[in-house]
Amino acid sequence: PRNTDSFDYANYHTLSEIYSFQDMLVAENPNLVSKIVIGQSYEGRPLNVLKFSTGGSNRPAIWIDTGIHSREWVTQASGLWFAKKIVTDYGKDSALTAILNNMDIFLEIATNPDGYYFTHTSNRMWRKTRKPNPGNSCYGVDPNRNWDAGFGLPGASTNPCSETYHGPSAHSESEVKSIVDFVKSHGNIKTFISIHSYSQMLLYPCGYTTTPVKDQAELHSLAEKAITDLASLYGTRYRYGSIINVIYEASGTTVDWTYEQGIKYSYTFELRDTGSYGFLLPAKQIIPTAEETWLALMALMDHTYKN
Ligand SMILES: O=C(NO)N[C@@H](Cc1ccccc1)C(=O)O
Ligand SMILES: [Zn+2]
Repeated sequence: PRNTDSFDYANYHTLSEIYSFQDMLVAENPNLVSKIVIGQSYEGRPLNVLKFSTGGSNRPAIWIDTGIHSREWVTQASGLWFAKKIVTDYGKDSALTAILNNMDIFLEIATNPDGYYFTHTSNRMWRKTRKPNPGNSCYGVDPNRNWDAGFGLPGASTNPCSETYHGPSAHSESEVKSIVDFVKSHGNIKTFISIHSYSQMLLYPCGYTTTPVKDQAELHSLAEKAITDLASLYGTRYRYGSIINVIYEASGTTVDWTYEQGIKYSYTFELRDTGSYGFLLPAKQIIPTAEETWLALMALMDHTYKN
């Protein structure tokens, strides 16, 4: 595609197409979008983050990541659509314009590029990173079990061959450590949203304990508002609540770590569907999924901006 207007948002794309989209979007919107490389993957690919900013310095910020689990293709596809939506709506939609006049948005679309490349070339169902495990024939660590929050507790596996292997130590994966370092160096992130598929859920901490977080009441009511807005478009129904209550026990997860860093509005989405297609969601559902999810994201971002 010659530009981000002719880009085909209704189809799944290769890693190189995602990278070229990012560069096109920056080139087309130099006063709004820039690209930050926060590190590199195990296999040496750049970890690209799109920064949407209208000025200031180190403004309060919102982080969104997609594709940390490489097989969850509708999430990276939605991330591409979100990126275009932001540049399209700025200056037109009053809520988004107010948010961007006061806050920055960071969007990491290919958060596990090695895994994503592998799903295109070798194994469509690959989930983890692609780092070899010494002394073991099985590759990869689950990047949603590698964070230093309840690391190694029940809800992750010690077996390198497991899909939920937590890795040799917290933050052992460069794809995770790069985000950790970015969050710590930025120091002003107010909202952290990590997007997965599938199950149709909006989840908040914690995953490794049933003890409610101190902000549980606010996170719960905001989640309810977000999924209500989401359902208003196509009637898609989401469940919501804490990770351990709604889905299952999981330790070392992204949003447990971000919440414990003091980022109050820490959420994980599980996008469409509920199992009919699962990770193999048909491409024609990409845009409807992205559109409805955007309504929930706007609810979360608007609340952040106003609080
Ligand atoms: O991978 C998937 N689907 O995305 N399931 C998630 C469920 C989840 C999400 C967020 C926090 C903890 C657990 C997983 O990592 O097991
Ligand atoms: Zn996932």
